[in-house]
Amino acid sequence: QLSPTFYDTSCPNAMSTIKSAVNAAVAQEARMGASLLRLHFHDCFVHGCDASVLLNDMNGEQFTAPNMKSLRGFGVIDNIKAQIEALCPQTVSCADILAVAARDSVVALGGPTWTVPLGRRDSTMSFPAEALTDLPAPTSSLQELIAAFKNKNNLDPTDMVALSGAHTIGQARCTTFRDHLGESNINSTFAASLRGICPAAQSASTDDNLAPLDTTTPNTFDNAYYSNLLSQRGLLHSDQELFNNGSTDNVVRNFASNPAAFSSAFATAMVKMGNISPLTGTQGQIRLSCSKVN
Ligand code: HEM
Ligand SMILES: [Ca+2]
Ligand SMILES: [Ca+2]
Repeated sequence: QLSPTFYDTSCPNAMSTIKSAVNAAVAQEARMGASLLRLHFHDCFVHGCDASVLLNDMNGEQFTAPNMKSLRGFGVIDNIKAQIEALCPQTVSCADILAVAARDSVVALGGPTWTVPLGRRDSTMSFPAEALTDLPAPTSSLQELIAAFKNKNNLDPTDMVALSGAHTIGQARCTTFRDHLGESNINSTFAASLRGICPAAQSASTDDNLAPLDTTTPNTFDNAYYSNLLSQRGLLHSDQELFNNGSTDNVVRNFASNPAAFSSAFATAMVKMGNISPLTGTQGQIRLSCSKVN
């Protein structure tokens, strides 16, 4: 059972330490806010919110296809952990630092805030096989996206569409959206401009080229992602699946026209995602360094 006041007596300055460090990192590079938010998602969807994603084992999660050359922000988390260890030795888990840093990142980029339940503990293992099976892919169909989220703490289709709104910030590599540029449900002007940085032919020189997930406001946490979907400007195949004559079209329309509805649904769904199978009590450990087990 997680609680928002978990560190109030054991480490009263933990929350402010995380917030200052996240604000500094985002001020230096806005995209870091996106990267930190994604780290929490890729943690929670793989064996729960247990900081398993932070272990830099040679054959661990970080080296699986969805994460390799893709996840970033580990240095920021390591730095926060070092500061907090100096204040309160072996008290605050890496899993909780990730959850709070994700929230503070959203706030730093202009998005909603919410109260983060705390008391997660850290895994002693990485789970690479689950990263391959449990993280949704950019090639996923709507049905697959709905199933992948339902499988995690029963996140429902509205939660799934709200959480996908995280793609209002951050960047994606050409390899993740190249095939979508040739599909029929993408705005042709938008596709043509993306072909400039991501030509149809697979090539080592263009595979890692970046495009913003939200073509309108890439560094602001707003609801523009949904308006983009209405005009067929979703970057990933999986983004446009949310508005492609299917069962979630009306949720997208609602979030596009009602920013408060999106903010509230996103905050609710982030708390739900943060509750996926946490280790509590005496399970797991409080790591001394987030990148390795004690
Ligand atoms: C719905 C299923 C989802 C799929 C298929 C998906 C897929 C992807 C892909 C392929 C990328 C680009 C990775 C790269 O090119 O290296 C990406 C980036 C990103 N994703 Fe998702 N994602 C999903 C849901 C989410 C959720 C639930 C969140 C957070 C709540 C999230 C947050 C982000 C962020 C912030 C970025 C940009 C990261 C950066 O710029 O460093 N995504 N996602
Ligand atoms: Ca995990
Ligand atoms: Ca945006």
